[in-house]
Amino acid sequence: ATKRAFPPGFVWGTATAAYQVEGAVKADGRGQSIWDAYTHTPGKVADGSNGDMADDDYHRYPEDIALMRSLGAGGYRFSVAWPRIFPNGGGRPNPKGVDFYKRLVDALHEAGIEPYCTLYHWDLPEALQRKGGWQNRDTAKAFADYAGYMAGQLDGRVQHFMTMNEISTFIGNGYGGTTMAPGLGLKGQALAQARHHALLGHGLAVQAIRAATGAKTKVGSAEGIDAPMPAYDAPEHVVAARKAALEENAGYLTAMHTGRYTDLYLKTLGADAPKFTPEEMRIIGSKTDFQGLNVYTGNYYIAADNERGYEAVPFPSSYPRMQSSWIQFAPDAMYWGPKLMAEALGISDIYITENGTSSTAAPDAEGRVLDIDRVMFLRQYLGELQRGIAHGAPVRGYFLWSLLDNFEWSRGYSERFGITWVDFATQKRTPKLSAMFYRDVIASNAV
Ligand SMILES: O=C(O)[C@H](O)[C@@H](O)[C@H](O)[C@H](O)CO
Repeated sequence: ATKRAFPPGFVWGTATAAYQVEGAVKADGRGQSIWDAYTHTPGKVADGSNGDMADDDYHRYPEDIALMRSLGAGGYRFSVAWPRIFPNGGGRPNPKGVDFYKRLVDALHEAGIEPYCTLYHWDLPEALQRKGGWQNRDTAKAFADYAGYMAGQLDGRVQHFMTMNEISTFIGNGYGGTTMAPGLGLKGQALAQARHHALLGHGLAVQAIRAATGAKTKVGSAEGIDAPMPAYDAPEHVVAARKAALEENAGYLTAMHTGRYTDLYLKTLGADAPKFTPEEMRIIGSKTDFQGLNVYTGNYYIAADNERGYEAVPFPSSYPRMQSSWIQFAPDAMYWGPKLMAEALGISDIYITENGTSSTAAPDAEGRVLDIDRVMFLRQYLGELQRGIAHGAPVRGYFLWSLLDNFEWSRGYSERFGITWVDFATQKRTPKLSAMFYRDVIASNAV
């Protein structure tokens, strides 16, 4: 079949995060993070595991860069562990921690791979959590100080910085729930205020990164979305899905790209609304150069005669899902997600900063991992992404989650998202069938 081409210069990459792959949690002066504390609390992680060793990428990054090179990848999204740079969240920086990331990005450049750096992927220094973490407005300032310092240290080596990864997830599940660190299960105004402080941290960090780096630096964030999709392509349902794009993300992307909370968001929260000032909203709305979107699935919407003008269509239990039950199989998400978010929020540059799936495929008698469910998933989602871009979605690149099987948060090692099988006993890496598929996509810049 004829392949569908992506634009020239489209960035193909893979993504990881520090706590999920680095290991070496006590090496070279690293401080404790909330995830170290959380995973060492019995009963928090499905298989009782933690990220103490993970993929030992802290030592094996040269080997992992060789894997990226064999894919022909042009980009790599990684995160910096705040507790490696400021073990207690602030004060005197830890030079050994800074040096690790300088070595990593220099090795990437040597391999012809462009580094894309996330400054916060959930591993808050535990010392700051003891002072309230994101419930404490001071944490927003501490984050900006760390982000500005680290961006300055990597200036000239890294051109794309993302302030934070998925505020919606670390606030929603970590502060509003108990399935992620710190697992507080907050409700009402306390939760809304913590969310507001995280947004403020993002905005202050955008300004701090700009102040610490050169004019060529691009600043954004990587946010998770349940992509808004019309149940089917009828004008009234497309309008409904576009409204959902705005309102369903009112506590996150919409505020970050408009500098205000929507009336409906504040009305829905009522007395539980966050306390905020016009100045804080201006900071939250600080202009960024690109928006990273983490897209795995979405929600279908139909037009409705209610205040919102839309209603979500619930997924019947028979709706197809991947191994991780939260991933409803919805390739449409890659067509409608970037398109409607760009239209609703006036975003002109998007990167898919995460997309992929878990799979139970394991080595067969010959040691091969024939993860055909992941290959099918990627082919369908990339096909819809290509169609969306052909119809005008401003997407500049794609980062597959993940290069390696790794520590999947409270699922531990029970859900593998890698295109590379990792034997966690020996740390041996084995490219899966999906790695061969992805290598061909990259080589032909088409799917
Ligand atoms: O999007 C997220 O939740 C995180 O950014 C990743 O760290 C996850 O590991 C991945 O998405 C698979 O769940």
